[in-house]
Amino acid sequence: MQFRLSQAARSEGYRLHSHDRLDSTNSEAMRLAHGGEAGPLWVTAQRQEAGRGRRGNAWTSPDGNLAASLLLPVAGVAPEVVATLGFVAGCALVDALRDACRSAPSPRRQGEGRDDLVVVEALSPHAERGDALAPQGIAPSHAAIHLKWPNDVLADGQKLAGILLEAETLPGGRRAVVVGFGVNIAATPEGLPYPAAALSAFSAADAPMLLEFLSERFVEAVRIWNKGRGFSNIRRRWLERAAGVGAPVSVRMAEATLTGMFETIDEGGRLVILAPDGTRRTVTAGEVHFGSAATAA
Ligand SMILES: O=C(O)CCCC[C@@H]1SC[C@@H]2NC(=O)N[C@@H]21
Repeated sequence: MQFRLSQAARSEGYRLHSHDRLDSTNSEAMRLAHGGEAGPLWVTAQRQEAGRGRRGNAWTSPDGNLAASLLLPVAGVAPEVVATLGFVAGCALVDALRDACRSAPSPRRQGEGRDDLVVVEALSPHAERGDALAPQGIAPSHAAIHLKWPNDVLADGQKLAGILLEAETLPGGRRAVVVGFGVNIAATPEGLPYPAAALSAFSAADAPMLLEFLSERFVEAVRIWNKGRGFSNIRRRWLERAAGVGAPVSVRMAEATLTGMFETIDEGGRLVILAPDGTRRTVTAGEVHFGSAATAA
């Protein structure tokens, strides 16, 4: 598989290391940082043998799926601001996945679409480039791709992709930040405890094509973020792409489960829940379930 970065990424100085196999692209990017690499550098692996997910879970990438990590320079950015890069990554990934659905629609899905539904993006008052959201009453002709707090990506409500943000302080005091992207493209791993989707059901795009879109969309999103100074714009974009805003959620935290209405995310990226008694609660870490009988992804 021949990976390449978008022209926009290359001209911003992003580089790419492609591997046939690695333990974990996040681990490799962090090893390079320890060896003095500053980034921005993408690391991909066709086969990842010890991929890691959030909350200490393993992440399995069957052949043909995307495993890619980005080592970013973050000198002068406070750790709590660096943490908001997860929302930058989420916006970029959703936009790249929507690009893939739009520019390489799946032959299966194309046949299913009704002619009057194909122009959904042009009709939608909410539409911007790559937006798969349809106006009320009109079904999209391809998957509805949305974010789930903090930074999972869902296709038609099933987990399509995950993001793992890791930061370390290196000897000498420099901070290294790695953003890892795992996308089910060719297949979903077996035996997952949640419903999962693969991009191949919605798009003919392969992993190299998706990386090219992602590297371009990341450059765009990180420019808006502007070392955290533009987080309010990222927050707005994230909310436009999010699933379940204004709807019932329950959030499983370490000690308790909180239920209420998913109101928004705040200026730190925390989940804001309106509880049934009218009080607002903010959540920094937890597992979100939509509705009353939803399954967590
Ligand atoms: O749990 C999640 O949802 C996050 C999954 C992140 C997986 C990706 S695959 C590429 C990168 N390397 C890793 O070891 N993990 C991330």
